[in-house]
Amino acid sequence: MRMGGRLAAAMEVLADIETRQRPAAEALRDWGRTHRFAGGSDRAAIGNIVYDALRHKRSSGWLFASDTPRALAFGALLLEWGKTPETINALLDGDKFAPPLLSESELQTLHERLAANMPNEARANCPDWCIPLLQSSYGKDWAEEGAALASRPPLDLRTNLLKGKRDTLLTELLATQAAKTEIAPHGIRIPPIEGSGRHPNVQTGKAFATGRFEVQDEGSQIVAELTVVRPGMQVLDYCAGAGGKSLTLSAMMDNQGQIFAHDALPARLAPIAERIKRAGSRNIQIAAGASGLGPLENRMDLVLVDAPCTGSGTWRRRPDTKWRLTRQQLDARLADQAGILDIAANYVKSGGLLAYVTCSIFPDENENQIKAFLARTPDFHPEDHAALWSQHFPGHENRVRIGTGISLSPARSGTDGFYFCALRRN
Ligand SMILES: C[S@@+](CC[C@H](N)C(=O)[O-])C[C@H]1O[C@@H](n2cnc3c(N)ncnc32)[C@H](O)[C@@H]1O
Repeated sequence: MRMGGRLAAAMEVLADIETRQRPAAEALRDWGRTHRFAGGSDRAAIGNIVYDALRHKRSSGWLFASDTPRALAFGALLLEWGKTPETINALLDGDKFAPPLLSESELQTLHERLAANMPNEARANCPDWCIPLLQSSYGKDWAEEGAALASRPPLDLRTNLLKGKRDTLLTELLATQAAKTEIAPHGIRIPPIEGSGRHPNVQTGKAFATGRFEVQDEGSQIVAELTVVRPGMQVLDYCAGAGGKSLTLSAMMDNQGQIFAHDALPARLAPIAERIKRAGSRNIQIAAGASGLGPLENRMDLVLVDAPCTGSGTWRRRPDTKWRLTRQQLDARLADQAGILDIAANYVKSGGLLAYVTCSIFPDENENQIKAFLARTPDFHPEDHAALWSQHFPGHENRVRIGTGISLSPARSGTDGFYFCALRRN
């Protein structure tokens, strides 16, 4: 397929996402099923246009004074693919599968707007109702932070220290432009893709099959490091999901001590068994149901609450979710988080740590949630997060925001948006 056909396909997929309010990955998969002639590189290019269009939805809407699938797909090429209106028309000219070229009136609007300053609301690329939330998180930097959340993400890996060293892995990944992560001590970063490119499929190689790394955003690695877990500790991973954090903690503990992996939804834990085996982790056990947790009350050195949240910190990777997110969903997550904190706190021993993590950038899910918890649970107090950060990541003081907890963001730390707060039990 040439660019014209790919662009037309992306418009079709964007229309499907919009009209049926469905996830981008599902719409792309269905398009692939009904268009078998499209090869792997066509699908990758169409996917890139669709994801870029969703990332830059409001910027494109402003540039075209329209938010049709056509405007969004063309906008992706202008905003992420380094094209100009003229190079786009030249590229599509004579391609019988291409959508109609940019018209005179579209060109006029584009030229006026490309020469003007884009309003912050368009630059930040998020729904109107989220703007006050970004403003309260980031103050004057809110639009810049929103824009960074609309950029293409890198592919981050975490070296599994139970199986080998980062330097060895790096030499094997040389062809992928992999480099050490700037902050996380065991991370490897493969830069964001360009144009119609694809990230290497690292999970098909021997290094992955033998458990020498996991795919994990650098931010997720950093928050795990901040728990300061040590070999021999007793740990409850209360919202373990597929086990990403459990595996990280297991390597930090050098397989010594015990991690109890729990989740309210047993199905979410299902992938963990295979991941544990691959990683060579020997100190993780599943703690299913309330009865499995009973004996752990007041006994844990560390309880990690990697809480269910809106995922607003991961908008670079899942830009479709930001347009589907509603205030009601946020409120439901807030209630979940408060309930989970109250229950999980019971498993922390006196002098132990309750570590609260979200991949959200909204203050209500982060600092405000913690302040409310502390107000109703006086036997916990927050650690000194400035000291915690500078002890662990000296030289990176400006890469995070520190208050009651530590906040990471694409613009500041170059990671997904994360929040971390460590609370010590008296
Ligand atoms: C952010 S995800 C966890 C990700 C995981 N820790 C990782 O690193 O891969 C949040 C998890 O919380 C679980 N969850 C939701 N409500 C819960 C509850 N009331 N108690 C325990 N887990 C809950 C969800 O099923 C989901 O797996």
